[in-house]
Amino acid sequence: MTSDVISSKELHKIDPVFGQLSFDNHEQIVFCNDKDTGLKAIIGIHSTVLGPALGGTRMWNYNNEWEALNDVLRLSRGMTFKSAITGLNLGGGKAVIIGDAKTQKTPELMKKFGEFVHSLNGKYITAEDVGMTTADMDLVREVTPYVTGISESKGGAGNPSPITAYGVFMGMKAAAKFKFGSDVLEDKSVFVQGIGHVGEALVEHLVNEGARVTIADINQERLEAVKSKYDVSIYNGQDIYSEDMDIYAPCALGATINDDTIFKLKAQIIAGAANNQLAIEDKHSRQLQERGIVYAPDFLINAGGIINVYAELENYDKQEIVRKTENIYNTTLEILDRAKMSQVSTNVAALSIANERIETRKREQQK
Ligand SMILES: NC(=O)c1ccc[n+]([C@@H]2O[C@H](COP(=O)([O-])OP(=O)(O)OC[C@H]3O[C@@H](n4cnc5c(N)ncnc54)[C@H](O)[C@@H]3O)[C@@H](O)[C@H]2O)c1
Repeated sequence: MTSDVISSKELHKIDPVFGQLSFDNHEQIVFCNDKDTGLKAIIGIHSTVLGPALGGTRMWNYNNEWEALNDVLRLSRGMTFKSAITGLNLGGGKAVIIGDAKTQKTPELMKKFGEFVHSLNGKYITAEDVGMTTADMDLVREVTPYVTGISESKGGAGNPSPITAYGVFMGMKAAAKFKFGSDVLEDKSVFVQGIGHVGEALVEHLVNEGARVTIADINQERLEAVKSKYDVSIYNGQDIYSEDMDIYAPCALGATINDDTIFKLKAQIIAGAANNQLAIEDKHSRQLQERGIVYAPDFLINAGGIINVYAELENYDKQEIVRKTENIYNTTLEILDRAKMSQVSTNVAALSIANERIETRKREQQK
């Protein structure tokens, strides 16, 4: 019997999906497999209360399936709250493809993935995330309409990353206004960790504003390419978390604020694009609050991308995309103020607003 070899503490191993810590009453989890193309993917649908579950597809070389499942569960849940707080009529979903995007991604694999998305009849709508490009979404579009983030030439809103970066910049400015009394970032030292699609565009805004920017990435070529374009310093140290800085902008992967890093952090503000920056939401958001570090919730300030792709579904134009993204500044300030007044963490304040919207819609649907 399985229970003979697995202790109760390891229940997640015998209840590998619903028993996961990151499982949060997700509506549906779809495992996709195709032998011919080598596709192994998981689609997570967390909630469809506010609308179809929209969220990007990430291709990543996960160490194992647990990591992939954990990622899709956490990311899809985050999308529910991101759309809710941004006022979009969308639910939360996300997909992960297990594999190396540089060597294992083929047009056939992308189209097969698109067929799986199509089989869900619009309950899940995909878009790009780490390891994906608009060209990949164009391939998915060949087999299903349930995809956003396609090229402008094909009627899409194009690459969402510059808009995401603009929203992060707005959220960062709002956090600066709250913490320093002014939203001007001139002379503030900002560390941008991860200078990919979003990180680089964020660097541009920061440099234009006169911030002192340090960039960090595991990809040396990216570092040199970005350094050649902007007045920035490359981080060469061993432990970014211990460095003196005003603002830490995580723009790589999630969970960088964790038990190992949280007490080293000297930054006064955390504002970045990465999803799920807090390894354990409740605990780490409370610890940041106790330490007086202003955390601009990731799912709030990185919503520019979803605002951009939502335009493809709702047919609004670039001007409206920019207006909605600029509003991230106001929402962030409102949440930081609310957290201070209610003496809760900024994450809790943001989640409570998102949950209010979801619960109201649920009540309306039950009438
Ligand atoms: N692209 C969007 O519109 C969008 C929207 C919302 C959220 N996000 C999130 O923002 C983050 C960045 O997205 P992106 O589209 O720029 O991805 P990207 O793949 O273009 O860039 C990620 C960068 O991070 C670097 N990186 C990876 N691990 C690192 C590490 N340990 N230390 C330093 N650098 C590291 C990579 O080398 C790469 O340059 C992701 O977490 C993504 O989920 C992106």
